[in-house]
Amino acid sequence: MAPIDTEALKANVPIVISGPSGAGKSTILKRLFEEFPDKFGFSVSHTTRSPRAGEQNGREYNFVTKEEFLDLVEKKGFVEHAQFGGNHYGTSVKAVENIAEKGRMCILDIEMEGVKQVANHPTFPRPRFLFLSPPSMDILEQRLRSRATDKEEAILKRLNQAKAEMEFAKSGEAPHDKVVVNDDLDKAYQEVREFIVGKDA
Ligand SMILES: Nc1ncnc2c1ncn2[C@@H]1O[C@H](COP(=O)(O)OP(=O)(O)OP(=O)(O)O)[C@@H](O)[C@H]1O
Repeated sequence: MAPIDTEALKANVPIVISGPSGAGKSTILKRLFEEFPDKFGFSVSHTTRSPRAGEQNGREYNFVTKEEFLDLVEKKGFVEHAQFGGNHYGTSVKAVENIAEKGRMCILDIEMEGVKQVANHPTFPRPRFLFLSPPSMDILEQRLRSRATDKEEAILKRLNQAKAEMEFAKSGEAPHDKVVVNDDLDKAYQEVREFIVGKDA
């Protein structure tokens, strides 16, 4: 592994945003990117799945073989990685560095297991952690249902996972620097904005 470019990462500290599915992460991030079109960057992930029609290596994903992927895991080359549906996915140290080296702030939208991995990485400099919470589990369920993007089974799965995310966020183990409750969207947006680009950021 090449040494980590800590200078670039210190100048542009990445933000890890997490929270249950349906908490409003995409809604709030979309608004932030619209307000600050040149400030942020999304890292390109690695995957072992095959490219779909129209997907380009290095653009949607870095497409790699399982051997290449596991080799990079071994070398601690991922800030976080996971397996879904038989394929491996991960965010490489290099991909996050690339954003910081362009003078942009990298936003990592990841789930609980990934958050733990980033926080426990042996050499990657600590990013800033933001947790977006729904006002309650009932409201989360309502929002997931009214989003109407999922079948019943997927909604129940998301709700189960949400419970685990919420418990983790409340546990002393969680690395979050800030918790924002997304009750009123405008208010939650202002709090997130302040944490990410505000004067104390
Ligand atoms: N403060 C709010 N009040 C009411 N509805 C909201 C609020 N914030 C978000 N929503 C709605 O809740 C739904 C879930 O929001 P969104 O898709 O942004 O969640 P997410 O955290 O990005 O979920 P995922 O992780 O599944 O992508 C959307 O339909 C969105 O319009």
